[in-house]
Amino acid sequence: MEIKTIGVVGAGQMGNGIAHVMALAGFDVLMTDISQDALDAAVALIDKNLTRQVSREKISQDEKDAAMGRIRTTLTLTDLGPSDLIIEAATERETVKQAIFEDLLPHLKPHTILTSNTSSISITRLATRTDRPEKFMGFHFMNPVPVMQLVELIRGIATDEETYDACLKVVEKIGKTAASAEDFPAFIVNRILMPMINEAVYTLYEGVGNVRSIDESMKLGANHPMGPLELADFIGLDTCLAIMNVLHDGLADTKYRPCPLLTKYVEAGWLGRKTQRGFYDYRGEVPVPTR
Ligand SMILES: CC(=O)CC(=O)SCCNC(=O)CCNC(=O)[C@H](O)C(C)(C)COP(=O)(O)OP(=O)(O)OC[C@H]1O[C@@H](n2cnc3c(N)ncnc32)[C@H](O)[C@@H]1OP(=O)(O)O
Ligand SMILES: NC(=O)C1=CN([C@@H]2O[C@H](COP(=O)(O)OP(=O)(O)OC[C@H]3O[C@@H](n4cnc5c(N)ncnc54)[C@H](OP(=O)(O)O)[C@@H]3O)[C@@H](O)[C@H]2O)C=CC1
Repeated sequence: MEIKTIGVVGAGQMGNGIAHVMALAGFDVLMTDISQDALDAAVALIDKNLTRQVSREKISQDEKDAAMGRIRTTLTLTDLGPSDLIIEAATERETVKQAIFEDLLPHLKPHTILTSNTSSISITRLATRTDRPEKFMGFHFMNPVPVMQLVELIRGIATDEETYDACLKVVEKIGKTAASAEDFPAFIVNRILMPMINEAVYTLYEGVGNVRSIDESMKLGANHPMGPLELADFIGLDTCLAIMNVLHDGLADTKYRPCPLLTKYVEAGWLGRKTQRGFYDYRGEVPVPTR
């Protein structure tokens, strides 16, 4: 079956990026969120990012206009029911994702493939809340979506080959590279990346370095494009903490315990760039370390 229409649930930083790359590749996209402000902000950001691609001559003005014309939004989740493929990219909380899939179920077409952009949560467990575990899988983009080349494709225990192949074709059509990962907590990228970020927060917590010295060390000493604390702010500290909790609970190993300082920042509502404050304060002209 050829996928033509894509539903995107959640218009946050991942949802807008997913809608952007899908529309640019020729898919019709319907994006939903619980907030009209989030939908409006997402469409404005997609417009801005596509305009930047036009100005850098990566795409033409016609391609931009066509992509914008293929994106529609709705506040009604169930409008996404008839889509060929649904990519859920709402907040990294299992109860939120379960409720979304349960609400969608009565409105789906028999052929609709359901996927989650979850960073860490069990695909097999999410699939059991649906009527189609064989048509359910993980479709995990990296942030920022328009720039990062990788998509992790994660099969749940029941995912069938037809579903995997259909998703692989979508990844190829958007010009990205798929990596197949087994369904264990946080899959491949975050199994490796998030403990490093958590260790950077411990390094800060224990006073081994400050925000600036830790980030500079990893940028200049290990050639990372962003320091680990800057990257944590970019991902969202709530998402980082949620992933560490999934690793800790799912693998039952104390080496994955989230740093108490990470918990404290999240409890303060200092979630990184999206709330203007995290390991850096973004409210001024340049980011200022908060420690
Ligand atoms: C948590 C999870 O589940 C999984 C994850 O996603 S883990 C996070 C994975 N992501 C990373 O590790 C990102 C690490 N950082 C980087 O690679 C780089 O800092 C970066 C690509 C984000 C920015 O690169 P940079 O060289 O500092 O900035 P800049 O030159 O301004 O941008 C490079 C390109 O990216 C684009 N870009 C940057 N940020 C962007 C954004 N948020 N959205 C869209 N495009 C963006 C720019 O327009 C530019 O495009 P062109 O090459 O077409 O001109
Ligand atoms: N941040 C990252 O670097 C990456 C994140 N991911 C994953 O992508 C998903 C989204 O993350 P991200 O975009 O960063 O998060 P954001 O917080 O930026 O966006 C999540 C969006 O989902 C909305 N939302 C919450 N509940 C619902 C619902 N029931 N129905 C529809 N929309 C809802 C939120 O609305 P509101 O704000 O009003 O609550 C918000 O607009 C998570 O699963 C995350 O783990 C995957 C790869 C990278």
